[in-house]
Amino acid sequence: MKCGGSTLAALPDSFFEDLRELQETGFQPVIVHGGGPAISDNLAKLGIESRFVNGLRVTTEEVLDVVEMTLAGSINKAIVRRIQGSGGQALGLSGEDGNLILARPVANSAEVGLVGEVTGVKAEIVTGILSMGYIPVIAPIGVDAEGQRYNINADTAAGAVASYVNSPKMIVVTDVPGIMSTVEGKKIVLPSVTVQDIEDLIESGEIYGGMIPKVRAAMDCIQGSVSEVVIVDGKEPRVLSRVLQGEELGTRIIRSN
Ligand SMILES: Nc1ncnc2c1ncn2[C@@H]1O[C@H](COP(=O)(O)OP(=O)(O)O)[C@@H](O)[C@H]1O
Ligand SMILES: CC(=O)N[C@@H](CCC(=O)OP(=O)(O)O)C(=O)O
Repeated sequence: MKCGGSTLAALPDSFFEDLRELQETGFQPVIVHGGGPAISDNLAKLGIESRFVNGLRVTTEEVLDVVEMTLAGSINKAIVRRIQGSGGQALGLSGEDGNLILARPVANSAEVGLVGEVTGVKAEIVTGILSMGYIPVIAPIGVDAEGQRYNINADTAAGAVASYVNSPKMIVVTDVPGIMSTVEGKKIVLPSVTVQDIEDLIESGEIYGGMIPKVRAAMDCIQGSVSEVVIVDGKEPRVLSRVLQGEELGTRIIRSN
């Protein structure tokens, strides 16, 4: 699952209790988290302005230091503590540890700097942690063969991890109840959308900003082992188990056929 920075602080204790119960009943959850708002706060404290190009943070070495200390440091550990606080077992790491997330510069690196796209994920590290009974909690930082680190959008990193570990499902936990659209003058949450619907919704401007990397990551990963991606609000009670039980909640992104 992907836990968005927009919602991390607002996740209720029941979210982590639900996660523990899932782990106890044999599910093997894997978390990739964001933390964009906290990174921007920490940069602002240092007098560094945040700039984004198409949703990607313009990342210099100086910015990357703050990205790493925020994501792999405080946010990663806060999630681990909350899981442990509810009686679950978690082990936090960044994509740099054990070369877990291998990356290369994105195509528009001239504009955005040290932003990476995923070239590989060492799935055996994830499955190894799961087999020890821990929930892996992964910060979206990648590394290349030369040891250069990259800032990776957390939705993109989560989609890649889901594909490489052959996960059947990805749950995207965010601060809205799903993909919203205006239908017959009313704003509603779309119960399910296909890849073609998504292209149309981006084209019409109904999907914008932070929702774009989510749906793009979803479209990439549902080509492989992941058969559906569900976007949900983390504040919804027992959201994870309800989605896994097949309840119609949030927006399901499904293959076209
Ligand atoms: N069609 C849409 N439906 C719902 N939210 C949307 C839509 N288009 C854009 N958004 C925006 O996407 C945001 C979620 O993305 P983001 O803030 O990056 O969250 P996260 O930190 O969870 O990744 C919502 O708060 C909303 O402002
Ligand atoms: C390249 C890039 O933009 N990386 C993101 C990584 C964190 C993230 O994606 O966090 P959310 O999921 O909370 O948005 C950033 O620096 O903000």
